[in-house]
Amino acid sequence: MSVDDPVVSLENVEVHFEQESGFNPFDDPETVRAVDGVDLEIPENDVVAIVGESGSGKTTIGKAAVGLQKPTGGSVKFRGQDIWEAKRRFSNSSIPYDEIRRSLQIIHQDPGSSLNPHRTVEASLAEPLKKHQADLGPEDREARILAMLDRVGMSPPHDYARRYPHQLSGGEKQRVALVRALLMNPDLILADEAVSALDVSLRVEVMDLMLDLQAQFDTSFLFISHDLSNARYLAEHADGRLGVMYLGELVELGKAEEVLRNPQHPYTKVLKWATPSLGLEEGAAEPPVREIDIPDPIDPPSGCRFHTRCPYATEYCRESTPDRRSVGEGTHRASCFRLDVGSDYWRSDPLEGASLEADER
Ligand SMILES: Nc1ncnc2c1ncn2[C@@H]1O[C@H](COP(=O)(O)OP(=O)(O)OP(=O)(O)O)[C@@H](O)[C@H]1O
Repeated sequence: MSVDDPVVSLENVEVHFEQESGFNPFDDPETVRAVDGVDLEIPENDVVAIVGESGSGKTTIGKAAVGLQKPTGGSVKFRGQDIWEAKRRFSNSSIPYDEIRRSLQIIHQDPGSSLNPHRTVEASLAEPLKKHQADLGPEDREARILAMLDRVGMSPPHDYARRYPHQLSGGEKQRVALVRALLMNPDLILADEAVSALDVSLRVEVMDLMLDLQAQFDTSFLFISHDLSNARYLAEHADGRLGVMYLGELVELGKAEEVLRNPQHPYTKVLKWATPSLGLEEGAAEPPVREIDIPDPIDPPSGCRFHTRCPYATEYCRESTPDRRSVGEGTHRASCFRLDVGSDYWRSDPLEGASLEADER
């Protein structure tokens, strides 16, 4: 472990699930390729927002990043220590697993589900503190809880501390979930669709609170959303990165502002087209795809997984898998043959309905 190690690094991470294939229990199980070949580093004080359609593997990659989902391939490290080796209590583990668990926190889409309906807010918040900061006395514990409730705008904190979950609004429950995560003094918080269930008017408020807390506590955030406008709001305000998932792969990643201004993966262009509220430019009337339907992650397309829908796909895209390539000088990367002027892609025949011409449809 070194101070320069990223908080979390994912290397070639793969998560495949076996599921029963149908009505016949004797059939071989099918493999859902939820995540394939994902590389991602999250340094300290960093914000990454991941977007993608439902089923693209966002939740799975988020859970893998915070050690809640074991990868079936590749590695997930916390400050250089393999999380799953630490969990198996390898004698040479440089960071104890409990320390890793404390450092990687999660806030869910439905904050109510993580609060015990029979316990007051204070009792729910005291529980993890007792476990991870056993040296704190009851008075210090209470003082810390009240100060943090106040910090997230739940004022007067004594009043909120005594309430039960059913006495809180959705936004207040999400604030309690944030407090619970922050009380652990985490290095990374996974916020999985954390604002999706809130009223539109409340979303910006809760995202502003996250941004404020992120800056104050220097906590890194991995924010997951199916909604590009929310992901953009959070990532751009934090000067963070935006990642785009498609059928289990991270197809584009870079500074949010740069990815949206100059998207390179044709799928990122589709997401941008589908989110007119971004107000980035006049969109075309038709979506920039040949096929609307998303293929099944049980049997993803060969080669580039987007080739069945891509308006620029050629035979080569059907056969070969593109590597992630740099776009310009910065950290912006995308997986598309079109970024390589020397690629055989350019000499290959377009698939039916596709064209090599970049006619920004
Ligand atoms: N425990 C599991 N067992 C079997 N399949 C799973 C499991 N968890 C996820 N999957 C499958 O893996 C794929 C990716 O799921 P995941 O929840 O990561 O996607 P997502 O992008 O977060 O979607 P959503 O926004 O709908 O939650 C889906 O096809 C899903 O059905």
